[in-house]
Amino acid sequence: MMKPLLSFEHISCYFSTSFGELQAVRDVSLDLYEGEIFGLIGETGSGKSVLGLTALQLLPANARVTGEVRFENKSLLQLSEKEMRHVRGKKIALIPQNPASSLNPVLKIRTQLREAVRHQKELKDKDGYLASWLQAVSFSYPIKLLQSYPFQLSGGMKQRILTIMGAAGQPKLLIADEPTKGLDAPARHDVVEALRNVCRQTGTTLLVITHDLHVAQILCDRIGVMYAGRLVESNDTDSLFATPGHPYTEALLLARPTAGMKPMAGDSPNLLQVPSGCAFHPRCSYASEMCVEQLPPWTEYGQKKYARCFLHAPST
Ligand SMILES: Nc1ncnc2c1ncn2[C@@H]1O[C@H](COP(=O)(O)OP(=O)(O)OP(=O)(O)O)[C@@H](O)[C@H]1O
Ligand code: NI
Repeated sequence: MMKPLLSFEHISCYFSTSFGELQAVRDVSLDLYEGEIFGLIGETGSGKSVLGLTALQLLPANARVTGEVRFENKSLLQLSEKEMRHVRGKKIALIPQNPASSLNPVLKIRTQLREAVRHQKELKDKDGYLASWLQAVSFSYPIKLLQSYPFQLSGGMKQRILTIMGAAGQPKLLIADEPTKGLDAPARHDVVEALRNVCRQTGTTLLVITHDLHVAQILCDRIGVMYAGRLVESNDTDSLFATPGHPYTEALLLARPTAGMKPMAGDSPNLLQVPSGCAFHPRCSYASEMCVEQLPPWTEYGQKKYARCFLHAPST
């Protein structure tokens, strides 16, 4: 698991808005290794989706990206739209955020799934292939399911269908943006199981973007935490939950229902006026003068443990 499949290298993303230019992603560098499940967490507006979309060049026209995204050692941001079309879906697939609008209501599931595998000319028995995928995500009656329409399925079932749509084309990397949004607890677990099975069986790398700390905990090998566009921590899942490396992560964990729902102090940052130094300093109980004045360095403070916080920075 040591070869990076995808590397974000100093990615920044700016949007021009009627209030001026806003920076949604700030100098993020991150490696995703082959076969791993990596989670991105952080509160709404922290730049998770925007970072994910830079890898697919799917940002709107008012966005400007600097830095580099390297995939299988090739630079992605230099590719033309035509070249990008060979990457999207085939090499890197996105499981979209909204199952309701991503499935065509008037087409059978079979028709929509077959579309996802139309490039795989060598596949003789496409329905058999799709049925095996449906079984992999725990559908008990795959043939019956192929004959159904989206309105006959629950939210969790539709989300699992979208997982197959992304994975059936056998991409190297899957990006799932909020795959459990709006689902109840049992459906959430089904979707997590589906994502895990699909990735483990095929060796597909998964980048999963989620608000849901529980989902991140049970699904991911490693987790990155974003705050106001910056990556503030990257850690393996167990140690992130046991000993968070950044005070923001610690505050997120304390706000969980299972931890007594201790609300985080202060307000979410306004991206048009991001606080100086460490952007989390106004809300941080450990903050000192230095945190107001300087950006803490990205520091490796243990094996696979990184944080951008002076608590871990080597003293100078
Ligand atoms: N098209 C756009 N035009 C202007 N600003 C945008 C646009 N898209 C995103 N942004 C800005 O980028 C910021 C980051 O957005 P992003 O969708 O990445 O957040 P997120 O972390 O995925 O949050 P959520 O959990 O709500 O999905 C937003 O706060 C918003 O200010
Ligand atoms: Ni998002």
